[in-house]
Amino acid sequence: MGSSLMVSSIPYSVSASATKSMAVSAILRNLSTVSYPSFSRNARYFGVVCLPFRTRIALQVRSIATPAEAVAGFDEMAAGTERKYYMLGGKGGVGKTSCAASLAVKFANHGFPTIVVSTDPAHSLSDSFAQDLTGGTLVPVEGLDSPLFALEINPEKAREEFRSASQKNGGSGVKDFIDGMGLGALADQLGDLKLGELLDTPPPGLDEAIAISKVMQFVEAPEYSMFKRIIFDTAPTGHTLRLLSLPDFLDKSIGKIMKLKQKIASATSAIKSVFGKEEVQDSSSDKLEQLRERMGKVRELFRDTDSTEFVIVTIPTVMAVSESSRLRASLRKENVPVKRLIVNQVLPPSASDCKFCAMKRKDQLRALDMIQSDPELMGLKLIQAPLVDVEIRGVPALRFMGDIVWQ
Ligand SMILES: Nc1ncnc2c1ncn2[C@@H]1O[C@H](COP(=O)(O)OP(=O)(O)OP(=O)(O)O)[C@@H](O)[C@H]1O
Repeated sequence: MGSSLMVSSIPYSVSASATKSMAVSAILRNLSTVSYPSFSRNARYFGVVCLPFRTRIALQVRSIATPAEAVAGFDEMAAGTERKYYMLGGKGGVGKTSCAASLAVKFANHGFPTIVVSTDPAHSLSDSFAQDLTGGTLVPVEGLDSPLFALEINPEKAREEFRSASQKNGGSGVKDFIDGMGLGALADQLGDLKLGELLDTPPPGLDEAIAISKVMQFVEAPEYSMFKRIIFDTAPTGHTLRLLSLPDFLDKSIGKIMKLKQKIASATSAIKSVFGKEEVQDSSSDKLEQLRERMGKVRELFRDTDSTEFVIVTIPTVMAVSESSRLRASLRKENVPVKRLIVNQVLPPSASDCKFCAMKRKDQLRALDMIQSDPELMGLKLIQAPLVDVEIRGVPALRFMGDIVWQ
């Protein structure tokens, strides 16, 4: 049974001070029946914030109830059986992975076969699920009844392979590498044009190209059609923006390559002998068209309001909120749909005399106010998630977090 069911039985109108202890003890009574082994032990403490974990959760549930009621919540995300994509992004360290993983667990628990993909070069999905998910292939997440698979794309390794391939073998090595990424048609074109020889250092955006090629596999491959919810735990903001603009970039590049190819048509036989290929021109032109189409699909996917949503994750600090505002502006420019803003690690009001907590909370409230008046962020559905006093790690903890965040 999920904790959200129980906490929702507490009246939201409980006033801040007088009835606080009543409300809290009522919530604690309810929460005490939840069996999350790592959370239901004795009250735990977070540094100088001397509030028991459950008390702080309970207070936060009350404080987030009003905005959550005003917005379409998890029900909307879980509506329909057609495939939906969720990308979670934001500044480094704000809790993107925790939120993405908790959403994946929640979807899986609601019966949706789900994949969670990390496109962050510094992966933390394995840490979050407390399971080794490395290797660059789909790995089943343990501890769930419904299928949940995770995939950590390893762009660092791929970049190294790219570099050594291009150094060792010239254009053909690069071609093989790109071929292995599922970008065969582009590889043909690069091979034909010997552009690979020019690329002795990896081009900017290669990480994102690898991520994109995986997206393309999901979009097209029949073996992935059973997966109805695909969640991307994206890299911090800068990478994400490059990822989003890459399909456009490649589309333009392919256009240029095609034009160039027509110009060098007379040299085709020489290129054929270099690569040992027959009918390079005809088949590769078809393939190039296919690739162009796929890129178009990826571009549309990112902008499709029916199937895709980018969720911005932030924390209540001025710096993080400012970055989130810029991210939202960039996403708007790219026409990527954004509806929700998660403000993670929010401190509840402190019931103790802790000066540090009071100052920190005041600071956070200032940042929360900033969101309300920020033209880019004010229209988004605001979800506040509490700072908890244990690390969010493993499926039970992620389920717990998911029940708080994704209501
Ligand atoms: N609400 C929370 N309460 C307490 N700890 C949290 C909370 N959210 C996240 N954390 C912790 O903060 C750390 C960073 O979280 P996470 O890895 O999810 O962030 P991230 O944005 O994905 O980071 P990165 O940009 O480095 O990938 C983790 O140790 C996680 O357990």
